[in-house]
Amino acid sequence: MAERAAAQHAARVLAMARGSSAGVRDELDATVTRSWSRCLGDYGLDPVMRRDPLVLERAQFEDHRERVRDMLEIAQVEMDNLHQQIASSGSAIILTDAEGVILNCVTSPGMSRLFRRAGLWQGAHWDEEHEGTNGIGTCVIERRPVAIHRAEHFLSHHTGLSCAAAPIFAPNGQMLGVLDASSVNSRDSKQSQFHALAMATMSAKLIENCVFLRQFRGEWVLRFHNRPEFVGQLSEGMLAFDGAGRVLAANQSALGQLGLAAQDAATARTVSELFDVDFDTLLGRASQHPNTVWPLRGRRGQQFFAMLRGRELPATALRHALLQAPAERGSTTPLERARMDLAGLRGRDPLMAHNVRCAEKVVDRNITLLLHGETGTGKEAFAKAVHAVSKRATKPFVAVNCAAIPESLIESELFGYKAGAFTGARREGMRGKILQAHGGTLFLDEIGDMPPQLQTRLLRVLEEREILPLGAETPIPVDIKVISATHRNLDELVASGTFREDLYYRLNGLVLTLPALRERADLEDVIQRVLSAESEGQALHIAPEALALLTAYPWPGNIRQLRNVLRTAVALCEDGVVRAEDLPAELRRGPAAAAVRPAMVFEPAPEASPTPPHADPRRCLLDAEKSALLAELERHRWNMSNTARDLGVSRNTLYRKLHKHGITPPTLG
Ligand SMILES: Nc1ncnc2c1ncn2[C@@H]1O[C@H](COP(=O)(O)OP(=O)(O)OP(=O)(O)O)[C@@H](O)[C@H]1O
Repeated sequence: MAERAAAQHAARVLAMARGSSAGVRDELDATVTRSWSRCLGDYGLDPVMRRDPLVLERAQFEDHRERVRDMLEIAQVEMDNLHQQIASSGSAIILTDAEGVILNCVTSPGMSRLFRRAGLWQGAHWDEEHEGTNGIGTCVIERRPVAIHRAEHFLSHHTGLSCAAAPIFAPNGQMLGVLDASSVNSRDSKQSQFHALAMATMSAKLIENCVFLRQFRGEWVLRFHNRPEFVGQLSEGMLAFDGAGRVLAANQSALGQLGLAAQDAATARTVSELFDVDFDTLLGRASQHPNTVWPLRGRRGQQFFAMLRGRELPATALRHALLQAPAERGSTTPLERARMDLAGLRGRDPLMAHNVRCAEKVVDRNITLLLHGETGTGKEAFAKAVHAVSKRATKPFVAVNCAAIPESLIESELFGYKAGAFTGARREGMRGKILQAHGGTLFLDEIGDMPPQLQTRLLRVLEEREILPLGAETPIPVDIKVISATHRNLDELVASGTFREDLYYRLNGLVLTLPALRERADLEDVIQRVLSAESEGQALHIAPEALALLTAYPWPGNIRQLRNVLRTAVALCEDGVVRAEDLPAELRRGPAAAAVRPAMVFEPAPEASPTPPHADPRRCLLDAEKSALLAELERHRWNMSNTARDLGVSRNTLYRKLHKHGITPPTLG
């Protein structure tokens, strides 16, 4: 069946190439026919050929990442956002460099294996020459957004893929990389890809603008547009100047608006050659009207509106939002760090209080900790806080995300290798993460994604307290505390044979579940805490209608998503007040769903308010009920009679509710 489809696909490709079937050519767009011709003529590919995916060795992969480190860091937040926006379509969000090497990949829980199997994973090379027509490789050649849908792929075995890819350019006009949204076995029409393409293009532009601002953070940057409301938005023009007012770089929009053909045309010009002001006047205006958009005329009489970003980097929220947009991991601000100790994480949520109490009890004991929780609930932050209060605090905390490292690289990443262990290995060998964590804490995130053969090796390290790097003959003793985390159900993985039972028992010394943000009894406190961390000491307030939207939203991305939303809101807000219009449309569309977060909801209200976006109303009600129950139980120190009395229900009803939510009284409380 599959062979027949592959043969039909090949016949179609060849018909197009021979020009014998005008029909085939007509139904494809020119981007695809050009690419197919390249595949046949330039690369000598055969549509039915099957080759192993080309995956870079660890050291090469690191080299590729290092070359575009800024873009990678900036893109992480945007990739998470984009993924949340189109996650329902089962897409992966992929970032490659300009050679088509996948450097980062964000997928939904449970989807990663599917994408790995399709070869869409970190370290894989998706240039046209190797993989034929595909979103990434074809975008690299075309240097513009492209959507390649199913049978438009050249190689038959890629015809289940659907890709929407947009290029990211450096300030000097060179291509930096490609942002791609891909799905596997999508049954949707090509039309549906246009939505993904539009989103990927916008995100790529945003990343591009952030890269520009970061690269020229020590210079003046004029941000302008012919409509005032577009200054600070995706389509704004950006010009970087040195201290003498000479243009250092211009983005595509600036070139277009100023009518300059190429990047070269803008460089080495001065402010006064482009606008009807000299540089000093421009600086004067900027200092008189800081953070304000003022009118400006181009040399050819065009009307613009502009804002100047200063050279010295003030610790403004905008800088934080646009310039720093850092990779989440290890990027806490000083203010945040101060609040990220265990006491700070506890907040006023009963489940978190329980978690912190339990964690404190095992902190310096030889007990492994397993953290459950949805993505972004703060598992890594919790693990860091546990490390920080432990006797190991002065030793390293090393985090490894097992889902983010290609399967082929996890082994060397974790266990390290001896010099010359394999082709492509670094000459001096590599100390793996386990050895780097010696004396300290090893945080294994997404442990459920650890490949089976490595589970065995990890188990041996934990049991024998020694490690054998690849290519080494003598084991090295190692002393680590292991904290692992997952959002997957490890019981199910064990039952299905995907996860080793003995390793599971080794890791789950103490199991804690971090509550989803929407379940937290102290949601408002968390919002205020994240706001103050994001506003870096500025006194900001949240208007009541904005607070209502923030508390009603179901936060699928939890605290990480909240941080991103508030970071942008802080950058956009005026007069020190975050208002509803500073929040993303997705939140604003949501009604003030007060009915889903009452102090106490015991039966689903039939006439509940309209649903927040993406929320299953029944789930929200159940979550609210669970969180309220936990709050009351904690308040009454788990005394059932007192809790039932205060809630006005019988003890039997209370027990029924506990059973329904799987709540069991703490054994370590
Ligand atoms: N209690 C808190 N207060 C403020 N910010 C927090 C808190 N907990 C976590 N964060 C922030 O939320 C973001 C997500 O946290 P973290 O990376 O620890 O989540 P995670 O559960 O490990 O996510 P993932 O499962 O995706 O790896 C980080 O930016 C972190 O700094």
